[in-house]
Amino acid sequence: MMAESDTDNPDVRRLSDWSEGRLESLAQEYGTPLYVTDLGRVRENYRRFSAAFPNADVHYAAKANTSRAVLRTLEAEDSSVECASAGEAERAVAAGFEGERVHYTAVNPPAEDLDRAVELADEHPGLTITVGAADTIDRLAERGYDGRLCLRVNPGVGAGHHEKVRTGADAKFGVPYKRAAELLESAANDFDVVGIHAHAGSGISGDDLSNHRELVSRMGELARSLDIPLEFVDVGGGFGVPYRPDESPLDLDSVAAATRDALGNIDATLVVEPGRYLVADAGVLLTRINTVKETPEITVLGVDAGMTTLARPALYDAYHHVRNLSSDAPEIETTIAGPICESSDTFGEHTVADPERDDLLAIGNAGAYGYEMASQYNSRPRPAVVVVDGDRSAVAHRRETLSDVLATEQEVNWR
Ligand SMILES: Cc1ncc(COP(=O)(O)O)c(C=O)c1O
Ligand SMILES: N[C@@H](CCCC[NH3+])C(=O)O
Repeated sequence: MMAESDTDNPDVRRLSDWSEGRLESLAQEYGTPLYVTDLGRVRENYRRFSAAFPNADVHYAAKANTSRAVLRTLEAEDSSVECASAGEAERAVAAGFEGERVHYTAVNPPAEDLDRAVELADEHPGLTITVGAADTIDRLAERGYDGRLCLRVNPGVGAGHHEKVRTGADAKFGVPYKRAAELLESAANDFDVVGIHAHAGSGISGDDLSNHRELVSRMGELARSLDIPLEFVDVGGGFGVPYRPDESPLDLDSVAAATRDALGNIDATLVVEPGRYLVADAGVLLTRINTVKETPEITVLGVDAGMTTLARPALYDAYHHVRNLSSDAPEIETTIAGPICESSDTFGEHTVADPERDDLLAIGNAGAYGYEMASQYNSRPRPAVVVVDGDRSAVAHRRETLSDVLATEQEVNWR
């Protein structure tokens, strides 16, 4: 392990905390581009997080990373799981989560998705369905569902690292705060109403906590105003992690204390839904340089990963730290670009140690919303994912081939 300034801070794992030799040999063995997920780090993150929220239930937001190995790791830690689709809920039960620990929270669920969620609730007693619209309540009743129901509320305050991930004040998500009490009380006639839910957005930093506090306080107020007893009040996830080397990790204890203070006294269990916090720094993306091009403006590094491998920089201008594992020579200014025919296919500008063709680069904090958001655009097969735990390593997702890309294509025989 290499040293870095705050390498002894357990709240953060920097790119330089990964063993270079280990990453080199994984790239040799499995090829690139390659996602590496350290299950031991997922475990550490979960333990630290749940210790900071001792009386709360932690529901892992599976959308951040649905690899079965990750889900199994968190299941074994006693986490519950928040699932954005029936597919995620299927993955959760396949990984061993019992119904009581599965929360289905799909937004505007398509008919087949809702059908499957209702079946899953039947097959796995205790599963909770969260709805964010009166229509979804009606659609559940039409399907004969009368089980555990949670209402997603639009708290009117959002937070997060980019406008595209601030859900809390976006009308798409949840029922308007002012309509929530009335809807809950009428739903209680036909369903087992167990909770209320809200989520501010994703990637909330220490400077951005006031909206999270406001959301929590509104949810506390709503819970106290209801005549129906609630099992839980879910205040969502969104806990950010440092992506830049000079950023500090969240002070979880003060976030937890602020959350409890803002919630006030309620006769229900607090639920928190971290996704990114548990998995982001447990993952790196390995990619090889195939082109080093000097231009009058800057040195361009062409690599074998692109926006189809890791979409966050193209989608949100997100920064991911990059390190050349093949060189310790002095650093130069570069721009790193993938193989996709789009100007947005870039990982941005980075200082990289004397880059040469075939050097191996590691891209940090790739464990959350990395492989999950990969695509096959430009007919590029998705990369492989390898999980490590101590000395062990195994393929969690094999590398796709062109046959996988073509697998759904049908001949259209029009003349
Ligand atoms: C309902 C819900 N809960 C939890 C999360 C987890 O967010 P994060 O990965 O930022 O913790 C999300 C995603 O933003 C979400 O939509
Ligand atoms: N995909 C986003 C997070 C959105 C979370 C889902 N509501 C990101 O990579 O930052």
